Amino acid sequence: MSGAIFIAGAGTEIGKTYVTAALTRRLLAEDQAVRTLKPVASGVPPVTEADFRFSDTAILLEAQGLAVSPETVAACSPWRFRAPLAPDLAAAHEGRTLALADLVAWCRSEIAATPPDATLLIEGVGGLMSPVTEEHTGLAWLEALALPALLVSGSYLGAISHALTAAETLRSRGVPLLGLVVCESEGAPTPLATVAASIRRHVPVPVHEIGRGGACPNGLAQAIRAHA
Ligand SMILES: Nc1ncnc2c1ncn2[C@@H]1O[C@H](COP(=O)(O)OP(=O)(O)OP(=O)(O)O)[C@@H](O)[C@H]1O
Ligand SMILES: C[C@H](N)[C@H](N)CCCCCC(=O)O
Ligand SMILES: [Mg+2]
Repeated sequence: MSGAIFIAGAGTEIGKTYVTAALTRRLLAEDQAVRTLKPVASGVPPVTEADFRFSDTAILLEAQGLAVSPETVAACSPWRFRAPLAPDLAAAHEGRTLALADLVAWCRSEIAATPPDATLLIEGVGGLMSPVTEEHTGLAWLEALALPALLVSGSYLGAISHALTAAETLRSRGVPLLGLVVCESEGAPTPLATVAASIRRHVPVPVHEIGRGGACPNGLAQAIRAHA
């Protein structure tokens, strides 16, 4: 079995990349082979622009200790769009389209090329059911890959329902859920531990926590290594 895991979000801009980068750094520090992909990325300027360094792709390449180059960028994020919108809309802004079959085929090829003892982390785009193409959401992409998911949520007011709704969606569609990661949201009115404890009461899987500026928690690293 490949150690490939899909990093899904209960929403957008809630910490998927932050968690994925922290997890990547931790696994590398423990000499666990890991490769991290962000196949579809929107809100991404051209590699030549200074702001590229703030993109998911740049952050994930840095976490892997990889330099930013046209080659490493293309290998991490082959579908990049400038508009900070859902990929179908961002693509349309550039007169482009994205086909789910192409995305799935590329991901399957990367999964197949991953050594059996290595971990492959694939970050989705936006929230779990954010549109990826005009016809399909990220859930269809995840189902087509038949990978287990790690679900990232925030801790903002409303995050509990968003997390439980995404978890229930994954359960109802038979997508294995390795765990949740509650990533502390800036200015959240409720302590991270309180939000995580509340979510924990409603899901049958581990719920990990990462505070603001926090590193990957031990339990999360252990859970991911166990899947490799
Ligand atoms: N625990 C945290 N500590 C500090 N900053 C954080 C934390 N979690 C998220 N952030 C910051 O919040 C912003 C959004 O996080 P991030 O980019 O990881 O979200 P995302 O879910 O990957 O978004 P997208 O849907 O665009 O991929 C980033 O600037 C990130 O650095
Ligand atoms: C720009 C943002 N950070 C993401 N890259 C794309 C988020 C798309 C969200 C679509 C939606 O679910 O409303
Ligand atoms: Mg991201």
